[in-house]
Amino acid sequence: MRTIDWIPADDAEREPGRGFIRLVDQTLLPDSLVELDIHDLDVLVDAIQRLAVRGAPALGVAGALGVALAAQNLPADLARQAIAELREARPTAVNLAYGVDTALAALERGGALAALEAALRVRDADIAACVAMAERGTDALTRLIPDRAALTVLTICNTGALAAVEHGTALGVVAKLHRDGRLVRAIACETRPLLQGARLTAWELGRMGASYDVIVDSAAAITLARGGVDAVLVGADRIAANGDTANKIGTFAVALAAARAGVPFLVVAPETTIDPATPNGDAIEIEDRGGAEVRFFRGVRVTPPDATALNPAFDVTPADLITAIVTDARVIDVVAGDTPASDTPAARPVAAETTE
Ligand SMILES: CSC[C@@H](O)[C@@H](O)C(=O)COP(=O)(O)O
Repeated sequence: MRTIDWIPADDAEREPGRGFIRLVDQTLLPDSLVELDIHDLDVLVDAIQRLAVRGAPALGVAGALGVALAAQNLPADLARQAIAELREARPTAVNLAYGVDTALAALERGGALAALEAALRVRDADIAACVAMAERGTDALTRLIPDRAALTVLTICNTGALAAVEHGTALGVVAKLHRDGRLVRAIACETRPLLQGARLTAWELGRMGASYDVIVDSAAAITLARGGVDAVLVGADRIAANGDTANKIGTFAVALAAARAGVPFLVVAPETTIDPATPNGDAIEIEDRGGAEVRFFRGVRVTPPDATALNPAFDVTPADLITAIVTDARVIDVVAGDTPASDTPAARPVAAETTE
């Protein structure tokens, strides 16, 4: 099963390119595994904003497939407006804009079918990128921690198959460690307020048969300080040219604790998450999701009725707290002074190429 995919319509042979988006509704996990069929762009935008589909790579694919959907269903002027709204549906993960821009460029060059072909290349490139990151990530861990045959790793949010099309980024590395018999235990931060760690990462770790514990986010520091963790593996929503990395709120605190404990801190993300146009973390827009997600827990108010709350959905980990950034194309040794911009330029992803 893929987290998000394009399903050709029954009459696609008569009308090539017709179809719809199918995605797992992540708001219902871990209790129910339900797929949504999406035929309208406004339904897709709503799914993105309520985190039915989430995680930077999956958002990139959603953006690209959304352009294909708009191109087949809407007249050109309405499609343009709907695509602009799709691009802005969530601001922090650069992958959403990348996916939209890639399919939109193809649409403008070659029409609706070209947009769909480009979107499917974004999807396929994401799957291939996750496989490559799992290889590079496990190799990097072997290099960084040569004296440990098997590892206990700590992670935050959900960076597994649910955050991509298949496999995942940081959790894809954890899955490969597990397959290779090199995972002692995974420790998943619960990830307040929407519990991507407790709900989604724990669900994925359980399905793969890995040993794991969920901890409250504020237990990460003592867990690292006590010496029970060999490495921290996290994903990214946007990596600036200097290596500063935006990821789920709480990541910065984990990085500080990892640095204090001398534990390697690895960011695992596809090249498409690197934004060369963003010079540093100060230039990254942080999504503000409003106070209700903090004041209420699954519909139950947990604060005084008149309490106000702050709810930044992401934070920025400065590059100096990052040991390495593992992408599908390279390992950037940030601790040695390399940055995404200064390191050997990687080939841009296959999906950006045209078929023309
Ligand atoms: C491989 S997913 C990388 C990031 O997108 C992930 O760590 C994250 O922060 C997701 O946030 P979310 O708000 O659930 O979309």
